[in-house]
Amino acid sequence: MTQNKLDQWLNQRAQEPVQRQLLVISGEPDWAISQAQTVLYRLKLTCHLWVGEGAADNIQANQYRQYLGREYQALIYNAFDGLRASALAALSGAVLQSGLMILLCPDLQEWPTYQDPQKAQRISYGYLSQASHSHFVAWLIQRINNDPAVAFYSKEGFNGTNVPLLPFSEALQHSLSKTATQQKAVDSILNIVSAEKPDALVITADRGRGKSSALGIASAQLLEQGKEVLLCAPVVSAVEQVFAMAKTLYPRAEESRLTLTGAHSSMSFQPVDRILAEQPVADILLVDEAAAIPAPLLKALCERYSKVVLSTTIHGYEGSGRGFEIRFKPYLREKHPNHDTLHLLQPIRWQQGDPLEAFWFSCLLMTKSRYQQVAVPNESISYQWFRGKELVHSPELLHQAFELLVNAHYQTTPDDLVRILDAPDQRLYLLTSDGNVLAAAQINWEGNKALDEIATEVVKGKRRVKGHLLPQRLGFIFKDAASTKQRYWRIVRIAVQPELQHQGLGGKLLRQIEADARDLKLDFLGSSFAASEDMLKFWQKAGYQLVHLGDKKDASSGEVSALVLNPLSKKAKQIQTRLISFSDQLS
Ligand SMILES: CC(=O)SCCNC(=O)CCNC(=O)[C@H](O)C(C)(C)COP(=O)(O)OP(=O)(O)OC[C@H]1O[C@@H](n2cnc3c(N)ncnc32)[C@H](O)[C@@H]1OP(=O)(O)O
Repeated sequence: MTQNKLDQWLNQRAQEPVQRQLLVISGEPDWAISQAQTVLYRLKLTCHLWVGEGAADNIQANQYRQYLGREYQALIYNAFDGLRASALAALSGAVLQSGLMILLCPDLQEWPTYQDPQKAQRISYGYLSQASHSHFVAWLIQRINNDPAVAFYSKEGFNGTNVPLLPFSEALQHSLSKTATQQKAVDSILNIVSAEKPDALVITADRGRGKSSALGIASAQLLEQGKEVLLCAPVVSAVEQVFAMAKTLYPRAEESRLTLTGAHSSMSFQPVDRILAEQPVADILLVDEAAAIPAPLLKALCERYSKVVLSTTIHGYEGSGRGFEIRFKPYLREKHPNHDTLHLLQPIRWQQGDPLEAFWFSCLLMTKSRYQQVAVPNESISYQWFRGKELVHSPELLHQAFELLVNAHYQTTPDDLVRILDAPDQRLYLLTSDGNVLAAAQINWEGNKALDEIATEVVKGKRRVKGHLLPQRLGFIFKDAASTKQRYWRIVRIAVQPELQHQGLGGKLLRQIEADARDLKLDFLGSSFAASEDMLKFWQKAGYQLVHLGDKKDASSGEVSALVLNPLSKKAKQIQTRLISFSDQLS
């Protein structure tokens, strides 16, 4: 019977290609691998990428960045080798229209406690306990069970899909064809260069909307016209696709590392700090992933270049990226009142409402939450903290909190969602009002017995244990083994809804956290972050003292890292005084 249903489903898919879909194959590893091979064979999906064990030319999940921008009829992800959320999200975008993503996993009952090799490694670091139950896996299973478009296959049965999938239209087959808005983006970029006046364009888009390709297509045409294109982004990997597209369309260009040179033109990548220091001449500056660059640096870039395109990825279908809007838009309105804004909505390689994209966007909380902007009277605010197991049962709060962290801290990735849900030493603190998350802070417990035993080696830089940043950095910087042996809470991230900032909510949340930390008799509260003047003021006002400033500027933030501490015990106060006097001697 099961076999019949699977056969039927395979025959249907083989006869009439439909939208992209997730197929979950759950059971013993060898059985799941062999079933996936049968599906590939029956559907003639020869162009596929296999992640984890199961094929001769397989890749490992942590290599996923190398495969971005490539296209496959099928992606097979073997979760028996471990789950990497960022790889799942990114690689699902490599599946072509009408293709399949196949997820191989243990029996659903056993999956949350299944010890894959990555989990075993984290247990050996002391970072996870033996009996670790993955709340992220529990969350993923909930989604698999509740999404009618997911096909599920185990020895007990096969369930195709409970929703009709749209046949895939021929018109969408050309991955290099442009959508109307993408064409508009290309035209607008070219217009900016040919215009006489200074001009700016803001492009926002979700993943898979062809934003990077639009920048690449425009760059190729500008190279053809003999123009100088300057490209920057917070990280080099963000512009690989821009280069790849420009090179495809303008193959006559000579390529050396991060520079394409035409007959009388060039397109080159430079980090933000270098552009600001050297101010290379260019006809246009393209800033990709602009939301990840701090507003003061973006302003400095816009001051120096009169023709600028700021493009940024937003997570979710609409509406997010508000942090960027709120921080930067007022400046842009003043400086470039005629600037244009374009939002690329239509996916390039698949149809709007694609079931595979919808599944991962929803599972990894990359959609817009139901947060409603509220004017907050003080008395209606409540304060709660959660561990992973509670968050799985409070999906709306988790969604809002994660959305807030993603918007405020651009580098927040789907892997952070897994950390929030699974790391046993994390807490998520929230200020809420009427079911709306106003502020969130991610806390990590740091310093434990294992670290006490190796403190002298940590101080010498010979040992490091994952997950204990503060005690190890302090011990190493100040050659102070006692500081490595204390118990800390590190505030990994804190964020307040953009429209509610500067109303005391961030300070309020820190005070609540401090009260709990005192109850638990911890020694220190602390944090490490990019040291802008504003940010230091915020921490100092909350009672934290700057104990160390890094000496290397981060290329994207343009700031050095700061380490702040708030001593809670008598012993901690003495240690902090010692660290600060040592710091004074050094400076
Ligand atoms: C480890 C980390 O996560 S560091 C990164 C922190 N997070 C972010 O950068 C995300 C974006 N920013 C935010 O979410 C918020 O602005 C936070 C979390 C930094 C601060 O929360 P807020 O609620 O805005 O701060 P709050 O109103 O409690 O400010 C308290 C004091 O800090 C200082 N302060 C806070 N923000 C600023 C600022 N941008 N400039 C100068 N001073 C500031 C002020 O002294 C303020 O007191 P005042 O209002 O009496 O002048």
